[in-house]
Amino acid sequence: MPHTLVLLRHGNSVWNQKNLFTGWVDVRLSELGETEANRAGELLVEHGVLPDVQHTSVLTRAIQTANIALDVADRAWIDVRRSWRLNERHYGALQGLDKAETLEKYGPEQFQLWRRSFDVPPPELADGAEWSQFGDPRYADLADGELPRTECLKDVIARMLPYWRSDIIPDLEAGKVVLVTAHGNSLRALVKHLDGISDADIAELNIPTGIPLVYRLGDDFMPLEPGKYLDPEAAAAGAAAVAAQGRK
Ligand SMILES: O=C(O)[C@@H](CO)OP(=O)(O)O
Repeated sequence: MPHTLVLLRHGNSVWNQKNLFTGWVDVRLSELGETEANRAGELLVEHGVLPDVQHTSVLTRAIQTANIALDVADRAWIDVRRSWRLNERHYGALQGLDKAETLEKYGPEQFQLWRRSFDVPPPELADGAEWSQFGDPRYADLADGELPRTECLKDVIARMLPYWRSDIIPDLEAGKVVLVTAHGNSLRALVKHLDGISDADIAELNIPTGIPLVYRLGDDFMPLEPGKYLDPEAAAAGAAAVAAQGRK
């Protein structure tokens, strides 16, 4: 029996709308994001993909998205587990900066390196800085050295994959339909693993907000076929819009 995994990037947030680098800053969904989350729930119902268990990051925009979508799908009652390991990539000193201004200031090459390269992190964010997560109670249990001050995609893979193995795979193994509600870059990390995308090619992958991406996985928990967005046209348009961010 194939295993069913549903990946969902949170809906548009108020900082997506303002075109600001967000990372670990805990912003909420915009009105558009709430509408997208509703639509995600409708798509799950239309396609008969009904999650039995959900995993989310500890960021409010992902939690809100999952709550709305699951409520629409009449699945608000399923078990939930949350982990910082599913959080968005920590964007370092770029958190809170305007993407268009950053592009203008540093040029397209540096901008793309920071946004999409595999292993070049932005400069670190100082612990006392306005958009730092240092001292945030939700990270109190992290071991010394685990709280990032910046991350590249490689770092995200290194902290996300242990959770995939220790917490998500066992739910799939138990025959559950698993919903993972997370973020543009933490989901890029998971898709890179599942689809075996190279370090170079992953730069071209963008995940749209609010559209469920469904994988059928084999007994090795790798895809039997390519993942399918439940609304492929909207997904293509959404991914193109993400790629174009920064350009006003
Ligand atoms: O700002 C961010 O945290 C992410 C996702 O919104 O942006 P980007 O797509 O530029 O990596």
